[in-house]
Amino acid sequence: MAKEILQIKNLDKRFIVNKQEVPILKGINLTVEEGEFITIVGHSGCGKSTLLKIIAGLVDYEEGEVIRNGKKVVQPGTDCGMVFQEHRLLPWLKIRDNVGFGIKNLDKREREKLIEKHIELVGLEGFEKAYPSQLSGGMSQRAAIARGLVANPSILLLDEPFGALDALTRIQMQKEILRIQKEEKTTMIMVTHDIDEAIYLGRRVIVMSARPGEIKSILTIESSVAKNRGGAEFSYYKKKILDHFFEESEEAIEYTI
Ligand SMILES: Nc1ncnc2c1ncn2[C@@H]1O[C@H](COP(=O)(O)OP(=O)(O)OP(=O)(O)O)[C@@H](O)[C@H]1O
Repeated sequence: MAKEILQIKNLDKRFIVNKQEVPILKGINLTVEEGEFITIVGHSGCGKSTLLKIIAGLVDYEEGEVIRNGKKVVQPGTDCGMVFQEHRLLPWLKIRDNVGFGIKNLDKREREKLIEKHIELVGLEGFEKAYPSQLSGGMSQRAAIARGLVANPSILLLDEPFGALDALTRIQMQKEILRIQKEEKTTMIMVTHDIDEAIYLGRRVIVMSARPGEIKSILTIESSVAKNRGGAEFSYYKKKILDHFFEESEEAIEYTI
């Protein structure tokens, strides 16, 4: 059995808004094995980003336990990288310096080797000296992925990383992230609003309920099913996820796939 890289046990998260406690996440239990690709879908505001931030150690939590690489998460660490919907590259730094931003403490030669390796990994060779404003949206996200992976984290968290890209670039980036994951063997956990993307990438898809976010269902997707976006089995999982979403609506919603 593969190593358990992440364990979330009975996690509850509340935020204080206008002096009132608002429950955001409730009773989250999840175990992730090394090398898995997990996708998370759910209604807007159900706490998906908050869950990723808790895993990253960027946000604390009230109850339960989050264990990453055998240690209770209390702060961010180099074993966990993160990529956001906006690339968050520093506009005054060249791409190579943006990619290497998190490994400044390394010896210069080692740092340069890692930067070069990761620029190559995401297919940005030739753009090392470009500034973020000179890159397209897809290229900027490639740079953000390289930055997220440069310290060789065992987990990469991706918060809607392709949400701002056009449909074609998005599909291309989905293929790329699968290739990168295969090459690097990094455990990846991605939040997405795109159900096709969730099924295509995630070998397990976590479906969350509306706020307070609870895990409603976990679907295991065979890679043969995921590859065939036009296939009947792909549509079956898509319908299953949509049914989970809409069973919470008061009004019946009709849809076709
Ligand atoms: N720092 C904060 N203080 C107070 N409330 C917050 C804070 N961060 C998030 N929230 C609230 O927590 C809830 C969940 O936010 P979160 O961003 O995790 O949702 P989400 O599922 O990722 O949403 P979306 O899909 O729209 O991006 C929202 O109601 C949001 O307003």
